Amino acid sequence: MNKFNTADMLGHLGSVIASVMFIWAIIQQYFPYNIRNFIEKYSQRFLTLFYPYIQITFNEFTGERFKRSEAYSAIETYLGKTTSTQAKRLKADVIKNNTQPLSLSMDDHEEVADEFNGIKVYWSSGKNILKTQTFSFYPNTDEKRYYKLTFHKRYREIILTDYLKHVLKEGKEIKVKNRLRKLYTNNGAQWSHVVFEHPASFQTLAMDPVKKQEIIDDLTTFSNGEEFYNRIGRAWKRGYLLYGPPGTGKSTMIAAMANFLGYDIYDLELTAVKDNTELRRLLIETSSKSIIVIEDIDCSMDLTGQRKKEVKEEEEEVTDAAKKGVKPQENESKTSKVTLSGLLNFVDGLWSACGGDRLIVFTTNHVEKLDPALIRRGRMDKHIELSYCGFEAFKVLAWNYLYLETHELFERVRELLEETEMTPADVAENLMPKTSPPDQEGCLRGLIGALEKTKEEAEMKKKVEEEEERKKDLREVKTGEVKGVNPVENGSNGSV
Ligand SMILES: Nc1ncnc2c1ncn2[C@@H]1O[C@H](COP(=O)(O)OP(=O)(O)OP(=O)(O)O)[C@@H](O)[C@H]1O
Ligand SMILES: [Mg+2]
Repeated sequence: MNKFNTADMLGHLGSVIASVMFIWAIIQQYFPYNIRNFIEKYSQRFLTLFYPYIQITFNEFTGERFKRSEAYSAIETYLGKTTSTQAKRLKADVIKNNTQPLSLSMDDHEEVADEFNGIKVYWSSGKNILKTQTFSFYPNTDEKRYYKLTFHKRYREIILTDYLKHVLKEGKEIKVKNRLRKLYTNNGAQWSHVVFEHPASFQTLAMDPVKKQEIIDDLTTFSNGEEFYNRIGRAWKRGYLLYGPPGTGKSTMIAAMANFLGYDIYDLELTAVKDNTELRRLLIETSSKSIIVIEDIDCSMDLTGQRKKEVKEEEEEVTDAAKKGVKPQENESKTSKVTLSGLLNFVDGLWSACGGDRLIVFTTNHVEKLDPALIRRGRMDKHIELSYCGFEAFKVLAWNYLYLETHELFERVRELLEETEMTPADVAENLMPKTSPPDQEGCLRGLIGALEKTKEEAEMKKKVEEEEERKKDLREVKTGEVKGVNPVENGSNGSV
């Protein structure tokens, strides 16, 4: 994109305007009103013949005095990249972001060019200084900044629709990516937040690369899917269920998802929510472009078959206690009264679609304990199993921790990982360098030792379990004989 040079054009325009103004002065002096009006109207039309460009101004403040125009700030962000390569005078501001430390924008009276589908357009920045100087706590608002877009009138249609839509959309997206993201947690019915600065990324996440790419593609499709979701008449949200043993990277994956999409995280502590109404209120308060997380959903009361039983037992205990005359407060259940149906409403109730895209992520160590209604497709659209460390996942960790792409000991690690189960968290712990620079071989040998030990322990455990099983069978057969039951009829071969 070339820098736009308007000097020549302005020179010609200047002389045309000067001549017109001179003639206009004579007309005003000597011609009656009707004729003046007629000449004014047609001279304007005549002038536009010489000036084939259209200009649109986007003011920084429109309507409400202290509210910055959304379009202005989206344009500012959109032009950031072009500005940094084209403009000679820039304004910089610090943004606390891992990926980009500074936000750059055009200084006043700068000009840059942009291209859209082969059409060239020109953006300039400027400011109007108000003449009336009154005392104000906001002195900056006396300077009214604006961006001006100039383009040829033959492109009017496409610029006014497609190009402006593209600028605003892209600007908003970059803004979301660059903003300081937040991690919210609920204290009862109130959200409080801290700055979210987890360094996890999909690049550093150890898992099968094919599965990882599938998740990245799914997230990308979701986050770009506003029009699609509108067209098919579905709320713009998606549910993820992450399940697997402790230390396999479920929480790490949520952080990587948030960093990848540039979303905020709402970490919902379900047991601190009093009831369904409170839960609904919390959801309504979440902003768009966010991930709502409920960790260890199986540990949240009243959601699984198991838990329901416990609650029933608790209720029975309370009734017993009442019979015995014990005060109710002493036995009062401290658990949350959020119910499964409350949670289902939370996930796919009508109001969960209010205002923009949201990801809902549940994590659990025991997927089999969850109520099928909670995790059926449509509610939890994607079920992702995070499991024990495979060789591909190990390779990611070896690179993260030891900068190792390959090594002669890798083959032994591969064999052991196929024969034994170790979580990525444990593999990572064994690969953690103890010296600087890291003793790569030493760390690998350490890991191999740990894997061999785990394998041995697993084999021992299996043997003990088999022995127990055998003893149990033996006991059952003996009891059967004592009771006079025919062992053959009882399913045993009777050889003992
Ligand atoms: N797949 C992985 N890739 C990279 N690091 C991992 C992975 N899994 C675990 N880790 C490391 O192990 C630590 C624990 O992982 P994480 O908290 O994500 O596990 P989790 O599955 O959420 O466990 P839990 O079920 O106990 O909550 C993390 O700090 C991370 O460094
Ligand atoms: Mg976790």
